[in-house]
Amino acid sequence: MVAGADRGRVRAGRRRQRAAPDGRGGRRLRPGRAQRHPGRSRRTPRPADRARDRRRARRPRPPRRARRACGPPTSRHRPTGPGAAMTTTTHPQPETQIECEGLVRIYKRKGVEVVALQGLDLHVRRGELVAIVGASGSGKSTLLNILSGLDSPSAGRALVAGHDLLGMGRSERRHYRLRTCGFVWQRATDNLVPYLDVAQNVDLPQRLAGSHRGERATRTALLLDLLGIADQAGERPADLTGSQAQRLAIAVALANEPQVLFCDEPTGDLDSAESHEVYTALQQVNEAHGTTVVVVTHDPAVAGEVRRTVAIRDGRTASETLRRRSGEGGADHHVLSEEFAVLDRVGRLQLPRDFVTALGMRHRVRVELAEDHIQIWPEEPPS
Ligand SMILES: Nc1ncnc2c1ncn2[C@@H]1O[C@H](COP(=O)(O)OP(=O)(O)OP(=O)(O)O)[C@@H](O)[C@H]1O
Repeated sequence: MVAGADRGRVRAGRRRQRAAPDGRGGRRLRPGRAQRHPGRSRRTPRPADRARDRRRARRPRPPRRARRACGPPTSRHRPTGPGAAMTTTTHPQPETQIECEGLVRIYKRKGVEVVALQGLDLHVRRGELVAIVGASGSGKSTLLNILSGLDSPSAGRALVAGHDLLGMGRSERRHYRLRTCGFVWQRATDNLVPYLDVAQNVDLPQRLAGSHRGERATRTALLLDLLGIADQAGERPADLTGSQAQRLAIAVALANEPQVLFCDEPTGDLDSAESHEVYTALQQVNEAHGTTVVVVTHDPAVAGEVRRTVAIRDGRTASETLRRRSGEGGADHHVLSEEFAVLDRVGRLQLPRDFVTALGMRHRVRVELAEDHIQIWPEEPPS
C-alpha cells in the first residue's frame, strides 16, 4: 500500500518511465513551453505584453510617498483613523481635472446618425463647482455619461483626473467608476437600495471596494454628518424627505472618496427649498473636501448657487457665466455676473443666438480687429 504523498511520487516516477527516451510502449509527454516555442521563453515578453508594459510606463505615477499616502486600490494599505478617512487623495494632481477637446459622440439609430456632441471643449479645474446648462437635446446627459465612464466618445479627447476616457480598458474603467468618480442620478431612488437603511446604503459601495469595517464605519458617520442626515442613519430611503434622499444619494456617491462628483439633474424632482438644501450640501462637499463637482441641470435656480455656469448649445460649449462676490460680504455684498463666449483652440466661437437674430446675421459677417477688441457686423449694413 502506498501512502498519500508517496503515491504521487510513484505516479510521477511511472510517468517519467513512460516518457523515457527508449520510449517503448510509453506515452509521450507534452514538450515543455521552451521546447514548444524555442526562442520565446517566459522571460521573452510577447508583443501584447510589451504593448501593455508600454501603456503602463506611459501612465503617470506619483512619487512613492504620495502613492503610500493615498493608498492603492485595496484598502489594506489605506490610511485609517478618523482624520484619514475623510482626507482627499494626496496624488499630485494637475490643475485641470477635466479636459475635453473636440469631443464627439455620434449615436446610430435605425441607420440614422445623431450627432449629440460635435466637437465640445470643456476645462474644469480641480476643486471647482460647475453647472452645465442647456436646452433639452443639447447634449448635457451625453457629456455627463462620457465623463463618468458610462459611455464612450466617438472621437476627440477626454481626460478626467489623469484617466484617458478614450483609451480606458475594462478594468481601468471599473476602477475609475468605483474610485475616481461618483455619480448622482436625478431620482435619488436610482442611487439607493430600498431595503437597506441610510447607513447601510453608504456602507455598501465601500464594501464593494474592499474597505475595512472600522474604516467604513468612520467614513459613513462622517458623510452622514456632513450631509446633515446623521439622525436618519437607521431609517429606510422611503422614510426620507426628497432633499434627505438626494443628500443620501450624494453620500453614497462620495463613499469611496472620489475626486470628481457628477450629478445629473439632482434637483429635478425637488421643490425650491429642497433644491437649495441639496445645492448647499454640494457646496459643503466641494469646500470641505475639495471634491470637483459637475452638475447638469435645467434648474434656473442653479445660477444663484454656483460660481461658474457653462451653457451647451447643439453639442458644443457656447458660453460661460462667471459670478463673483463684490464687497466684504455680509449684507452689503452683491454678486457680479459676467457672460463669456467660449473660444475653441482653432478660434471658433458661438455668438449668442439673440445677438445674431437681433442684427439679422446669417451666413457671413464682417470682422475687423480693433486695438483691443474684435468688431463684427452683418454682411450687409442695415438699410
Ligand atoms: N442612446 C441614444 N441613441 C440615439 N440618440 C440619442 C441617445 N442618447 C441621446 N441621443 C440624442 O442625442 C442628443 C442629445 O441628447 P442628450 O440626452 O444628451 O441631451 P440633453 O441636453 O441631456 O437633453 P435633456 O435635458 O432632455 O435630457 C438628442 O438629440 C438625443 O435624442
